[in-house]
Order: sequence, then C-alpha cells, then structure tokens
Amino acid sequence: MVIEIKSISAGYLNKEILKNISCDIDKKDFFGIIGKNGTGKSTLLRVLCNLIKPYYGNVLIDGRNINSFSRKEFAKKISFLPQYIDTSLSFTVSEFIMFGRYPYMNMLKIPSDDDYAAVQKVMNFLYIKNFAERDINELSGGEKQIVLIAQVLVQETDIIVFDEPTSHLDIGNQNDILEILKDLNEKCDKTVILTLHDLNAAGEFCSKLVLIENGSVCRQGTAEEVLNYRDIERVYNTTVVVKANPISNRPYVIPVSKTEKR
Ligand SMILES: Nc1ncnc2c1ncn2[C@@H]1O[C@H](COP(=O)(O)OP(=O)(O)OP(=O)(O)O)[C@@H](O)[C@H]1O
Repeated sequence: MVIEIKSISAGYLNKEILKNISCDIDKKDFFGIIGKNGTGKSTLLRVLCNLIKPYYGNVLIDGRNINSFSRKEFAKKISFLPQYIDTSLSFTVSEFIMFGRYPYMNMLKIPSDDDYAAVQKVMNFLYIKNFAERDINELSGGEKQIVLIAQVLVQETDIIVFDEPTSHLDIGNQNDILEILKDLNEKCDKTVILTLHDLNAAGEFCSKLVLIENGSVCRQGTAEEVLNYRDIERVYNTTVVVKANPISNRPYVIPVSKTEKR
C-alpha cells in the first residue's frame, strides 16, 4: 500500500466537507475520484497533498504520516496539478517546465545541468520539444495541458496527482492525455491519482475508482463495481444506462432523457 487515507474529516473554517473518508491506494493504481460538483473531490486531493490539514484522521505514504515530511521531501514524493493554474505571466514552455525542478534546486534557485537534462527528457517523452521556446500563453488548451503535465513530471515523483486534467479538452485530446497518464502508470511505475467528471473516461482508464457522495465514500473498487447504475443514478440524481464497451469490455454510462419511457 503506498497511500492510506484514514478516517479523514476536513473542510474550510468550520464547514466540514469530507466526512470520515478512508481509502487505500496501491502503488500500481490508476486511481480515479468521481462524484458530483462540490462534493469534495478537490478537497480530498488537497488533504492528500498536504495543502490543507484535516480536522480528524491522517494520511500515510509508505506508512509515514505526511505531516512528518519536510516541504522539499514531500515535493520529491508527490506532485500535484491543481484544477486552475495561473499561466497569465509570460514564460517560454521550457522555463515554465523548469519550475517543477524547484525542490531539487539550492537556495539560489539556479538550475543545474541535471535540471536542464530533466526538462529535456520530459519534453522528449511528451513530444513537445518543438515548442520549447514558445510562450505558454500562445498554446492551445490541449497543448497547454501537456505542458502543465510536463511540469508535474519533471518533479520526478513516484506519485502524481491531477485535479481534472482533461476538463475543457475535446475527446481526442482527452484520450491523448489519459493515454500519457496510463503509460506513466504502467510503463514508468507512477501511481496516478486524479479526479474526473467524465464517467466514461473514468471507466475506461482507471484501475480503481472511489465515488464520493456528499463528502463521504459511497463506493470504491474496480470500475465495474463502482459504475453500477443504481449508485450513479442516486448520487447524480439522474437516469442512466450502464453498458460494457464492446471493445475494451469496460463500463460506460449513457444518460437517459427524462422524457423517454423506461
Ligand atoms: N477554499 C475554499 N474555502 C471555502 N470553501 C471551499 C473552498 N474550496 C472549496 N470549498 C467548498 O467546499 C465544497 C467542496 O468543494 P470541492 O472543490 O472539494 O468539490 P469538488 O467535488 O472538487 O467540486 P467540482 O467537481 O465542482 O470541482 C464546496 O461546497 C466548495 O464551495
């Protein structure tokens, strides 16, 4: 077990958002967190990444409480791509990716040869070397998302965490990003943890899912176990049909209009 989330209650000021959440994440997992808007998915990631302290409970990584890590140590263990990142300042793609190397730099924050090599390696891996010198603000949404992922990868952590990495992307770019994350999971031994709104993408790519309902775990397990129509209909308050993808055999969820007879 690489991550143990134990009986977490957390929120903001006095408002409890997460209520007694427990889940275990294995090293090999491609772990998806799903649930309605505002149910606490991002809050759970913030607790996991030690950005907010829980009211109760704790998070262990490799058996060690996350509170016992120094900031630099933690940044070499787990990297996080939040849902919103300000990219309004003008940086080239390679400069922007270099920010991910901060945990490895000395007090003066001058990149070493290793830092430059790490940036080149990630750009090669993601096939983005050709726009290394472009301004990040000139990129399309899909290109920018790959650069954000590059900044996470250059941090060279075993655990990578993404808050809705595919929002605003078309189905082609969404699949491209998820394939990259799947490769990182399967070929580079990274533990991938992400939130997703697209239940079909979650069903297709995630090895394990947790469905959050009003800040609590409704169900966790394989995609087949979690994406059952009863839970999905109740949690999302809508009508759906769940089928198996004829090629991958993984579950996908089809919405049904209220005007259709059942
Ligand atoms: N910084 C904050 N301060 C106060 N309340 C917050 C803060 N961030 C989130 N919340 C509240 O916590 C609740 C859960 O938010 P969270 O972002 O974790 O949900 P989510 O499931 O990720 O939502 P979405 O799918 O819409 O991104 C919401 O009611 C939200 O308004």
